[in-house]
Amino acid sequence: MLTIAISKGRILKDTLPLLAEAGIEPSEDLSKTRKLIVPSVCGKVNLVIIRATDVPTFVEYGAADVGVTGKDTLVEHGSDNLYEPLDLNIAKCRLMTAIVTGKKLPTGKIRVASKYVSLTEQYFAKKGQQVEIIKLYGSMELAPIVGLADCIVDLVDTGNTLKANGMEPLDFIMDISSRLVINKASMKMKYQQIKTLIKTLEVAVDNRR
Ligand SMILES: Nc1ncnc2c1ncn2[C@@H]1O[C@H](COP(=O)(O)OP(=O)(O)OP(=O)(O)O)[C@@H](O)[C@H]1O
Ligand SMILES: O=P(O)(O)OC[C@H]1O[C@H](OP(=O)(O)OP(=O)(O)O)[C@H](O)[C@@H]1O
Repeated sequence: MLTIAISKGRILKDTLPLLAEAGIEPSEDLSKTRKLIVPSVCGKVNLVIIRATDVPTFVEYGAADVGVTGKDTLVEHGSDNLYEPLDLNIAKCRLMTAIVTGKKLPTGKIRVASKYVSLTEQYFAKKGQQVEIIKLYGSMELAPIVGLADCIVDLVDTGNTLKANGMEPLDFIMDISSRLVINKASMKMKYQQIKTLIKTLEVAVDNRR
């Protein structure tokens, strides 16, 4: 039996068609069920549906053999203990700094709001910019508007959320997409099943390019 951990929300929606091409289909409608572990129709896989930020933890500790989550979450969490064999090319966006439209960053130490504390720290340290980081769990765009921060570090796709809140992107930090991650012990113990899954997903991803 293989256990696959997938983030709720947009990643789940984009991952299901890829898994279907590998013959893995949930036995229940994941948008309706309250179950957190759902077996696949083929009976060889269990799907565990969790928060994006919990996926690296589940896979690292072997609670799931395989996981799907965003590169943002992996870099923020630290992914040295995981294999990351495949870019699934889904849930694509950019990690950026953003500011109130037309405003400039003040000189000296700045306040930055983000849920990506570690990424934010690393990014500004490289630039030699002193920062005070305000950890938030969502709706980062609010922070500069209400004077909580000078700028934010957040994901940008269409830019509509920034625009709707009177903000604009400033600097690009990194491209983001969702990745397949594998527990290192599972890779050894369930080599054949995992290798087949990676190969099939590789083809499915290539066919969509
Ligand atoms: N606007 C977007 N466009 C494309 N991909 C995105 C976008 N926003 C987020 N993502 C990707 O999807 C992942 C999950 O985002 P989602 O908004 O579904 O969950 P979340 O609410 O941020 O996660 P959590 O529940 O852990 O707080 C992100 O980590 C990122 O990799
Ligand atoms: O550039 P856009 O296309 O507008 O997308 C960017 C938005 O998408 C994400 O939020 P999400 O919708 O996941 O909500 P969240 O704030 O709950 O994470 C991200 O945090 C931005 O707010």
